[in-house]
Amino acid sequence: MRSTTKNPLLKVVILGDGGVGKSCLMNRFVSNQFDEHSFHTIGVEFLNKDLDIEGQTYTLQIWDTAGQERFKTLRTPFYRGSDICMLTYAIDDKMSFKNLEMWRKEFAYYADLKESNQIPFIVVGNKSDVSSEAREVSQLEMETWCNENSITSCIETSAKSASNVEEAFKMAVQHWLRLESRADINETHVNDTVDLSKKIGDSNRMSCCVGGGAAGDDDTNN
Ligand SMILES: Nc1nc2c(ncn2[C@@H]2O[C@H](COP(=O)(O)OP(=O)(O)OP(=O)(O)O)[C@@H](O)[C@H]2O)c(=O)[nH]1
Repeated sequence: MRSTTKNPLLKVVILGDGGVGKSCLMNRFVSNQFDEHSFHTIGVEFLNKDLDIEGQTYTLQIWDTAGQERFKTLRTPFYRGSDICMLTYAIDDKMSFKNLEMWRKEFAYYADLKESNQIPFIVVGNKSDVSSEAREVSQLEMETWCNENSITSCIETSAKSASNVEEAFKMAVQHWLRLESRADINETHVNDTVDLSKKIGDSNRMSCCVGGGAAGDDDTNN
């Protein structure tokens, strides 16, 4: 995290296969617009957006990356220094869901993560507006994969209908805050030898949200 003159600045990277809707998610969140004919991203693009959480304003610097394999060398240099990673798939594209593992590994390698839980990973299943016939990944599959991979935040969104998009970014920042507070407590433990072996807060709780409901704020979707 860096600090602008006013607000804490968080670098958020959106990853996932080409065509899952990364650019549309960013544009929906930042400008509340949706482009039915969005072009493939080449390399990376970023936009800033302020987000208020519990009385504090955070400036999110959102990096939209190119999902196509041929742009790998253009996107990977931008992973370092990230505070949050959003792993995105489209619920009507099974292969994009299967590729989440590849995306996580690519990010961890190029961001040079020392531990897998060093920063929050958020799983985002986009295009939740598609018909049930078109759906190829169930909510249960998403939650199961997250459980198996120790990812505690997942959400289904639609950039098209604006469902859960702001909630996804809120969920990401809330997850980041939980990790930060845990890091602070651990630091206290190291410095002051305070016994904090008891369970800390809810940092390991699953926080999932699907469909059109609100997410994250009250953790009622666990
Ligand atoms: N139905 C539906 N279509 C969407 C949604 N989000 C994006 N799309 C469509 O999916 C296509 C790809 O969207 P993009 O945002 O360009 O996808 P991307 O992941 O950024 O793709 P790359 O730049 O190639 O990595 C476009 O035709 C969008 O209109 C959504 O929530 N629902």
